[in-house]
Amino acid sequence: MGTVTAADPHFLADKDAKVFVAGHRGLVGSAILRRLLALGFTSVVVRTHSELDLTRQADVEAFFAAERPCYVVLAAAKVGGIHANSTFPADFIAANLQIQTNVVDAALRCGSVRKLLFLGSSCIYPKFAPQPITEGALLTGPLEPTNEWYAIAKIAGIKMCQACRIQHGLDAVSAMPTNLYGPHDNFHPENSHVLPALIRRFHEAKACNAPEVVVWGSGSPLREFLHVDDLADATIFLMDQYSGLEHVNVGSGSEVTIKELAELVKEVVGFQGKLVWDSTKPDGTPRKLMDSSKIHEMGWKPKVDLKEGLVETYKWYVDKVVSDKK
Ligand SMILES: NC(=O)C1=CN([C@@H]2O[C@H](COP(=O)(O)OP(=O)(O)OC[C@H]3O[C@@H](n4cnc5c(N)ncnc54)[C@H](OP(=O)(O)O)[C@@H]3O)[C@@H](O)[C@H]2O)C=CC1
Ligand SMILES: C[C@H]1O[C@H](OP(=O)(O)OP(=O)(O)OC[C@H]2O[C@@H](n3cnc4c(=O)[nH]c(N)nc43)[C@H](O)[C@@H]2O)[C@@H](O)[C@@H](O)C1=O
Repeated sequence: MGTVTAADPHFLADKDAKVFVAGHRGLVGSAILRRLLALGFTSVVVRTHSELDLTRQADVEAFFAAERPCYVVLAAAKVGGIHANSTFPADFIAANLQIQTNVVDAALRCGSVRKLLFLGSSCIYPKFAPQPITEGALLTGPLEPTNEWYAIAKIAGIKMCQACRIQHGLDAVSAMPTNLYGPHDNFHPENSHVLPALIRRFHEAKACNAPEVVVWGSGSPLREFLHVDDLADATIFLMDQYSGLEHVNVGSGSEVTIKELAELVKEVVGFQGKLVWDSTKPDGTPRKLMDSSKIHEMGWKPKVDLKEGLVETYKWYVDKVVSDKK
């Protein structure tokens, strides 16, 4: 794949430049914002969803024309777990196509953007892609039905970045993270991803001495989890070091079954009862371990171990979510 070398200073040498982090209150955006501030970036621009609805093209164009950011990290999206994705397919495809098209297009037109990074997801790959999944597996087979609408939007986002690079020379890159977790995750009982859902369910069961906790599916699917602070590091690393056409996988390299994950969350939370499996709920993709050798060869490696990350995330949930509700 072709490479465009940015003529501008590298991102990390440009800490006074204006950086727009879209989605700064979410799991990913908040981790990226924390990291940028810790690194000494002095001009990070943010807007909440209610201040700037990124599905509204005219508002996005006006924002870019007024702010004229130099760098853009696109971490705003409509996101959810297997239940939300399969229940609200129209919302997932429409909102994500609108947000990413509006942001990339406005970044292109405003003329101030030196680099943009788009965040996709490992669900862009075919359901039965050979494992571990390389970047080259994109568009080689049918998608997983529970999240194909979201996946199609994310694939369009990658293609939009590539098209803007080819036609206009916009330095737009795409990162494809595996399943993420950490502080500021969504702990909704039905619409969240598995890890925050289980933290909440085990915590609530422990609090009321419930005899059992229900976990969805068969427990056999394998998932690769990455702590969001590692993803934030990888995102900043790619902003600084990567200017290629092809998207880049970002994973931890290790996977667990959902049964192993549930046992681990049970142990971390300290729940004493038993697990019951609800086989009426979908399993989704049987396995999606990404091959992250491309970013590893560039020099980035994950640091946070799953158990360590889970202990810290559970503490955050108790301190910030449970305590705030009291
Ligand atoms: N979580 C995961 O496991 C994974 C996530 N990703 C990708 O990472 C990115 C971020 O995901 P994550 O942080 O988990 O998601 P979250 O749901 O935690 O955060 C999404 C953010 O997007 C903002 N947002 C949503 N819709 C709009 C809108 N119409 N206008 C403006 N802002 C909006 C929200 O703003 P507000 O808070 O103000 O409502 C929120 O800050 C996504 O692209 C996702 O696909 C990829 C792989 C795995
Ligand atoms: C990151 C990725 O995340 C989504 O895909 P997913 O990996 O299938 O996401 P998930 O976290 O919701 O489920 C993982 C596994 O876990 C099982 N599972 C058990 N018990 C609960 C449970 O209580 N909640 C949830 N959500 N899942 C559960 C569940 O049945 C499944 O087998 C995409 O839609 C899309 O958003 C995307 O890109």
